[in-house]
Amino acid sequence: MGGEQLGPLGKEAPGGQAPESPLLAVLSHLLSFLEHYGHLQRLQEQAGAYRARLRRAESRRRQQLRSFQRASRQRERDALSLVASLEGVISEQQSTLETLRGGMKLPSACSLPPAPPAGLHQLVESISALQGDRARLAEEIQGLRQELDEREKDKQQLAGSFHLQIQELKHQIEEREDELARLRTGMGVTDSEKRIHNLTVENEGLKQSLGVTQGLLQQLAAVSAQPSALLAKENEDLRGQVQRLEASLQQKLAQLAQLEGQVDALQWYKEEEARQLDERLCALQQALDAQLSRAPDVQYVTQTVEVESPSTLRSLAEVEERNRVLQEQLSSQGERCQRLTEQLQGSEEVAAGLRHKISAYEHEMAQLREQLLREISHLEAQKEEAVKEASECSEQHLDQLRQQFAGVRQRLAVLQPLLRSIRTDYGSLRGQVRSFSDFYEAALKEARQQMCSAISEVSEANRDLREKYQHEVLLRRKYHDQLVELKGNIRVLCRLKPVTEAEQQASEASVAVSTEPGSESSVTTSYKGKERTFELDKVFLPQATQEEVFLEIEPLVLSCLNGYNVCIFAYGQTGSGKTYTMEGVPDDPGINQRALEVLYREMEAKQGLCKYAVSLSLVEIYNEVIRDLLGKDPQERLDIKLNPDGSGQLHVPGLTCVEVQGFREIKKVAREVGRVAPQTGGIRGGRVGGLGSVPP
Ligand SMILES: Nc1ncnc2c1ncn2[C@@H]1O[C@H](COP(=O)(O)OP(=O)(O)OP(=O)(O)O)[C@@H](O)[C@H]1O
Repeated sequence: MGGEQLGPLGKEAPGGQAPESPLLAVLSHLLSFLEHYGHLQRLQEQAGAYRARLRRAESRRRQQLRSFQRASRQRERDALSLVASLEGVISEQQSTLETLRGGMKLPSACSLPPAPPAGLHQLVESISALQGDRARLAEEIQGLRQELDEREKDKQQLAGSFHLQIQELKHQIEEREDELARLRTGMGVTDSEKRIHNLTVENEGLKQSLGVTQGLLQQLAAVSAQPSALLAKENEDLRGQVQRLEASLQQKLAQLAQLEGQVDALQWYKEEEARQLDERLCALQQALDAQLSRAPDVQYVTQTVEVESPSTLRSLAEVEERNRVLQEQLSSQGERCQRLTEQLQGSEEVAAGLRHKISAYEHEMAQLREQLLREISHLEAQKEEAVKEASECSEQHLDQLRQQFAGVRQRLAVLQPLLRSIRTDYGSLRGQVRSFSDFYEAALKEARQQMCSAISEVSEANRDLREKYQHEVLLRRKYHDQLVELKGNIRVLCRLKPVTEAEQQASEASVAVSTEPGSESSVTTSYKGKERTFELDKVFLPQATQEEVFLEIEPLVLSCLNGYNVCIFAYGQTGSGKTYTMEGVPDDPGINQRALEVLYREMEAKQGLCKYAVSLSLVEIYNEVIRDLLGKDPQERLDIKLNPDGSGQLHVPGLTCVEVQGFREIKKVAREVGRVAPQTGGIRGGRVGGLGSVPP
């Protein structure tokens, strides 16, 4: 493809346009992918709607087939009931004829078949009409099957078009993959590789969408194949039923034809019998008329015979007897004729009822036929609608695929300038990478040199700082010594306890201690009217806080870390506030707690410079007796002696001394001892320190 100006399909690409930026190209690819995705979602929705429509059409078709089956079963039942009613009528006629035959004493040779009713021909005609309806139904079913076949063909055509579109998409994807492969082989591992990666991801997305489309197509094929198989099976069942019905109808028709022949023969015999009966009746009537016409002669003869001969009288009696028998026969024949007439009227009524039934059946059949026609027209309308929708759907899909194709072509046209810009970028980047290694090595060398010089400068500055610090430490120690010398090794501070409300309300209460305003170091006592003024290092007024008291002695506490021995203790009468000042209360701690807190804070701050060890001893001095509160036997009495090291310091032989690691451990030990405020205590820092309170 190189520097060609031809697009992917051989058409001229927009070579005159400026190359689009890679970011815009990637964005356009992303947008096109989103379009593809939306299109696929729409396709899936359409497929879902199409499946639902197919299911609805299938259920409607099943309902129609079930109604067809019901109607055909009803017709079969009607035909069977008609045949049964015909057989009943025929049997009735047969019994009637038998009765007639018995009454007339016909010879056995003259036995007649059962006589059919008068509307038999109409029944046969209606059955033949039923047969014609069945034939029409079979034709309709055939037509429906043809429609189904046509629809299946349409579906197959649609599936074929889908396959073609998928093949086209595959072809496009393969082309793009080839192009990507060419891009990969022509470029190295730079930002352009990322773009290629994006294009690959897009191609993967297109492949996935293709897979989804194929799955959709397979689902459509499965959905379309399933109902057609079911319909074919139901059609086969219906065909079998129709064939069975036709066979039974043929049998019934044959039976009817046979019955018709029998009815014709019976009719002929009946007419013949009626004719013979009429002839006999006429002959008997004539004989009777002849006898009646000869009566005067007989009377005359009788009268004459009465006169002339008894033999004549006997013959006359015989004749009269014969005449009476003939008259009885005549009356019985008349009665029989009457009964026959009544039976004939009954048969006509039955025939009228049957005719009525047949007309009702015909009416019902006409309704069924109309219903069938309506259903067929409805089915045709549905079929046309479905075909129209399918064609519209396929056209829309075709349009969308065309649009996609156009989009892909446009993107391919856009990709050409993008590829050229990527190539130029790649060339420039390659040059930059080649020059970068030299530049990097030079910069690294320079940075190393700068770092070495900076480190040497810093170490030099550090050395100066250390020297200055040592100098400062020495100065501080010197100044502290001077301060201690100036202030004195022993400092006496006085804290005035505030007067409580109860003490104020007491009648004998009076102010025993007072201070002079403006003076922080003098206090005046008044006892029995005699006043004495004392000069001290510092006097704390009653409103002085714990913090103010501690701030005054904080430098002394911290001097312990510089190697000085420090001892702080409180002195005063009972209830004067020694414990309050030294230990304090939980919300407002005293000197002990604050001193330990400040000492540990300072030790942590100097952790890198100095190493400190803190040990703890707890001693009670009460009534001139010294007890070791950390010892195994607290009741053991200890002594205070001079230290044998020659330093002139005092020490308590056998006193327990434990090393503690922190402020919490000190608190814990104090809690175990069971003394919240030890009467006497010692904290040993770098040298020796002590904090405590001593009653007078
Ligand atoms: N500066 C102060 N401000 C407020 N209350 C104080 C002050 N000093 C002492 N008290 C209160 O006075 C009471 C007695 O104080 P404390 O127990 O410290 O006296 P003490 O000298 O230790 O007595 P003892 O020698 O009998 O042990 C306590 O209730 C304490 O809270």
